[in-house]
Amino acid sequence: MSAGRWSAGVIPYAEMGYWRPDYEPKDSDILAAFRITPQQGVPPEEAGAAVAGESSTATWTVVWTDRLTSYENYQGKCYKVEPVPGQGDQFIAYIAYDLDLFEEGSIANLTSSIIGNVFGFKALKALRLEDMRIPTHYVKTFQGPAHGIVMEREYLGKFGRPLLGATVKPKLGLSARNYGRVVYEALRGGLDFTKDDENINSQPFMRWRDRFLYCMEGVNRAQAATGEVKGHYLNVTAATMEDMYERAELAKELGSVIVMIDLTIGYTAIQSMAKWARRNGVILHLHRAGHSTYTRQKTHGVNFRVIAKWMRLAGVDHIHAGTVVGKLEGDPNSVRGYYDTLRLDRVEADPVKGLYFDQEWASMPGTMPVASGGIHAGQMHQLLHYLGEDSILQFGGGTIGHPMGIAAGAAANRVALEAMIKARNEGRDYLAEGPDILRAAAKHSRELDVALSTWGDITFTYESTDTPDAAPTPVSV
Ligand SMILES: O=C(COP(=O)(O)O)[C@H](O)[C@H](O)COP(=O)(O)O
Ligand SMILES: [Mg+2]
Repeated sequence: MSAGRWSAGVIPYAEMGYWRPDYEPKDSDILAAFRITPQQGVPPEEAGAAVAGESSTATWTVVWTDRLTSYENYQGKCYKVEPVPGQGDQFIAYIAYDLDLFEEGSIANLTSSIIGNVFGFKALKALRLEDMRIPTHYVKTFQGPAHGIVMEREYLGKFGRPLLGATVKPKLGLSARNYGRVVYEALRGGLDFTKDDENINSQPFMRWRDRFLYCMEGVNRAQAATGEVKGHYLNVTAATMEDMYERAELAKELGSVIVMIDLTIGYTAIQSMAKWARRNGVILHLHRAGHSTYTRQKTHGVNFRVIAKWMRLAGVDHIHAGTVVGKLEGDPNSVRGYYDTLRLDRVEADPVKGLYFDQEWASMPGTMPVASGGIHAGQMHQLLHYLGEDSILQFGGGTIGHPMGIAAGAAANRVALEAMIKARNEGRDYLAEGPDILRAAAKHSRELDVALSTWGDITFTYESTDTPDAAPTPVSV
């Protein structure tokens, strides 16, 4: 037992005031739920207090300068620690932070506290940020999506169905002209969007300017052929902000409705691009390249639902958020939680979906979730059921790998989608009847028929790594 709060030396964080079981969070507090795995012998309350301390005002020893501040206001407060059922060494620590600790409208500032030094803390074996409650006081200091779901649909003139897209494949190596051909074929065949892959920037085999020119030629020709608005996500990701602005300016000049960035550019660059996108009337697509390095493991890192929240605040119009049925990680309950976080104005806490807090968005526009990665036309009923209408379904291999060609791959996806929307609008149980609905539509579409016989049986049935604690037994899809 120490001699008191102001004795020199090392005092447990809990005694320094970072463990406050009596504390009632204020409406304006930022709240965080951390999954903590303390080292042997460290009591969970002390571990929670240490996280609160290290992510707010504390250091490892008493500093007299604390007394020159209203430290009680600035201290992070761990107000609850709960054991994770069935996981002896894991606890959820709830921490409240006063709004004054954070700079308005800055994801960089927010994250330097919340996921700063604290993740390297020796007293913890592992630490994971599971969720955050961003108070409306703080939400209102961010721009939010440059346009949002409603405005995007109005710009594009496309309503009542998910949008369809495809990533150009192979990821790397095509020349600009061949690349532009893929864009044209996929768009004229029935897709709304094509996209650059995350790692296409400006390589020796295809410099960015050439790619932009040939892609926009493809977009313009497809618009003329179909009478629909079409887009290609031109990836403007580059080494510097100046390069990104230069690329985005050319995309706009060429008439592109959309540009793309990767999560790897960093939070500040993302916020800058979101401001550029709103100023210039260009939709902003975000690929979450790299996120799985820190979002996938259940005990350490940052849950993707938190990244989704930060990206809505930061101001992207689109974000990759999982497919449930595709080739990449995505538990159905968790994915539903991400989609709610991105689209709804009010999201209620729901342990089954992994949502720890109610979240009010105060009319901030929604971000369109993008489902991409190993999906095909034969899964259309599941995609519509799990992901809903305000989503973008992207079939890269599932368009470009079609045996009859790229335009046929696109047509198969469009026919499958239209058939499923029609069935839904007629009130049919399209999830249960999905395979029949697709087979019936394929009678009138050779493209869909061939797609179903090529990929109809392809599934990626693996157990998810990241599932909410309260979810019922994970379903295999
Ligand atoms: O290249 C692809 C998909 O290609 P394909 O459609 O051929 O599988 C995307 O980079 C992934 O979807 C990213 O994953 P996520 O969307 O989960 O972030
Ligand atoms: Mg990719």
